[in-house]
Amino acid sequence: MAELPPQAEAFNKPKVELHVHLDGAIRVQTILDVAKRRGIHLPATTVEEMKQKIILHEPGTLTSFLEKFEEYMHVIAGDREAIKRIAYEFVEDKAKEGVIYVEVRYSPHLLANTKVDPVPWNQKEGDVSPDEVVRLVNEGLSEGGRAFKIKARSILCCMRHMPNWSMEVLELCKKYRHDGVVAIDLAGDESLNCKAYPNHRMAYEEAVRCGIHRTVHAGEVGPATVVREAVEVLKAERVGHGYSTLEDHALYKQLLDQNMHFEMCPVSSKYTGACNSDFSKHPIIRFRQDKANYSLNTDDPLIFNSTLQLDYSTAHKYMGFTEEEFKRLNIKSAESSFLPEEEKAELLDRLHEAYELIQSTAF
Ligand SMILES: O=c1[nH]cnc2c1ncn2[C@@H]1O[C@H](CO)[C@@H](O)[C@H]1O
Repeated sequence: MAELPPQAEAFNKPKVELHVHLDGAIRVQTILDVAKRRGIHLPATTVEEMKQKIILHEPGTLTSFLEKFEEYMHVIAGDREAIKRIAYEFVEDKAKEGVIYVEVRYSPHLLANTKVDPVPWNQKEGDVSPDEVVRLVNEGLSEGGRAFKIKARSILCCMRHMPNWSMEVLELCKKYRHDGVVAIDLAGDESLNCKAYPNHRMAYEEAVRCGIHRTVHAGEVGPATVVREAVEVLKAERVGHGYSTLEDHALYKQLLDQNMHFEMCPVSSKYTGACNSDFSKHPIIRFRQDKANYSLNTDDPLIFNSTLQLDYSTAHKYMGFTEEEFKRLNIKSAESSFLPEEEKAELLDRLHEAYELIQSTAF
């Protein structure tokens, strides 16, 4: 495999990112600034110290990873200026990484402090509802999109351990479907409860009925049965992670045949303990060999101290990814995006042009 010169990007061309959590992609400086303004005490005062608290240094478990959000979510949640700011800065960071289209996800409930039961992060009840969170994030994303000339859309997350929020999430997806929100997701700890609660199921059935796009975190640390449930019961159109699909050969073949999109996050999968930390044995290699439909994504770059470049260079260095494969997977990502058809076609045109590919090139 060709070695890259130091500092060189593995793929220095326009990219599409489909799986990244807004609340896992906040700048550390912003957390410090907002804490100072709000008079919230943090156990660290410098970016470096705060990073040490937040970053996962060793591969762990999904559960221990999810606990990291407790270090800082109380700083941002319930604060209008902070919520809008993280969305705006997120777009700037993605533009710098060469991303031209991104779908960013978050739980409106986890950033609210009223009309949410229970109020998260031990916050006092305030006046920022999940609905207002969505409006604030939309503002930040669209202002950022205009300023940095990229397109950012959002996906609203249901949380596995909070089934009573799911119908509200679906209602928000419906309300804002023409204002930046493109899909519903189910996130959280699939290792604690694998079966989707009836409320999640009801929300997803309603999403199907209303034509709301659907993705589901499945087969990240859970078994292939969670992936099967995601596609068969929740009617997911994309699978978040999905590594364990490989354990069920029939399911894997079926999903390959269906052109199912898998949102893969290599660096994340090491630190959450989802996959063997030896990247040369990573399930993505099999997906690549089989020319599956997948994207490469950061997931939670704040907590993994990572960038999209790191995911690409990891794929290049340890998994044998070539420039041609990077192009192919970005085209697949654009095709599998939740944009309306016309906007999808525009995005595909831009990629074909940037990659110097003829439009009809079939991968
Ligand atoms: O890799 C992941 N797997 C499952 N859930 C996740 C992952 N990363 C983040 N979240 C969860 O999704 C919420 C909304 O963005 C985050 O607050 C976190 O709890």
